[in-house]
Amino acid sequence: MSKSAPKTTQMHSPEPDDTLARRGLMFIMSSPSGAGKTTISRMLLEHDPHICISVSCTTRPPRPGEVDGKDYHFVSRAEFDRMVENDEFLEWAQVFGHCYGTPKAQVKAGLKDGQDYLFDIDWQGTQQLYQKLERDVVRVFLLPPSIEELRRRLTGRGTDSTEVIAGRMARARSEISHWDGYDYVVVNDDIRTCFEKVTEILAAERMRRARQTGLIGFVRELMRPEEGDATEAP
Ligand SMILES: Nc1ncnc2c1ncn2[C@@H]1O[C@H](COP(=O)(O)OP(=O)(O)OP(=O)(O)O)[C@@H](O)[C@H]1O
Ligand SMILES: Nc1nc2c(ncn2[C@@H]2O[C@H](COP(=O)(O)O)[C@@H](O)[C@H]2O)c(=O)[nH]1
Repeated sequence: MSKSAPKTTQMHSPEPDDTLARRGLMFIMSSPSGAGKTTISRMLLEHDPHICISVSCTTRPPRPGEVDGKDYHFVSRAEFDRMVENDEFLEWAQVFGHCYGTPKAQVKAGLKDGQDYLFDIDWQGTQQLYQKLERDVVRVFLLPPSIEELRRRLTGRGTDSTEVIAGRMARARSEISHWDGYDYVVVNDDIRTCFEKVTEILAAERMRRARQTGLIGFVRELMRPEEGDATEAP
């Protein structure tokens, strides 16, 4: 991702408990454009070696500094349509006049091996992933502290034309109206506080009983009677 993130050297890393086998999760972050999901995503990836980003395909042109294959796979409309036809996306949607989609390859196999994936996608994609893979999905929505601050962030980012910013601001309220389709909602006011809240959500979700696939064997072993133990009365 090319957008700059504030320095975060003092922050703790959200370490998962590696002692037991665990199914991976799909950690989705959505927000109105400019609220800060790319920034928070970047911080998570920097601090947590156990999560990797799902790189989307898009027909939107690259912004200055964006790298093909890292920020997005930049594809033509014809190539995108071909991928849709070949059922190569887990989800896809039109956002701000361009197509965006999550490639299927990699994600499903990785989840079984305990790999966590981060998704920076909009509410339409979130709904599609939730319908397909409900038990693996964790949905987080970021809100800006105010509409004025949202405008300041979009302008301050310096990556989009005045027209593009106006279009994204015009869509902001309708994007925000989907806040109640998410499991967690975090206001991104102070970046450090927001990052800490997001890492706490990730840590808690990793500990869900259903995701800890190694628990059954572990608990069975804990409960195995030792030689000479009295049998417990029913
Ligand atoms: N808490 C914050 N305080 C101040 N500035 C912030 C904060 N969070 C993000 N920013 C800045 O706001 C701008 C927009 O952030 P970012 O690009 O992460 O938003 P986004 O939600 O990913 O937008 P898009 O959907 O358009 O990709 C960036 O310049 C970023 O550095
Ligand atoms: N449904 C999907 N939405 C996506 C995907 N990749 C990104 N996005 C969302 O698009 C907007 C605009 O992104 P930008 O990089 O052009 O600012 C933003 O809300 C992203 O979250 C995707 O694969 N599927």
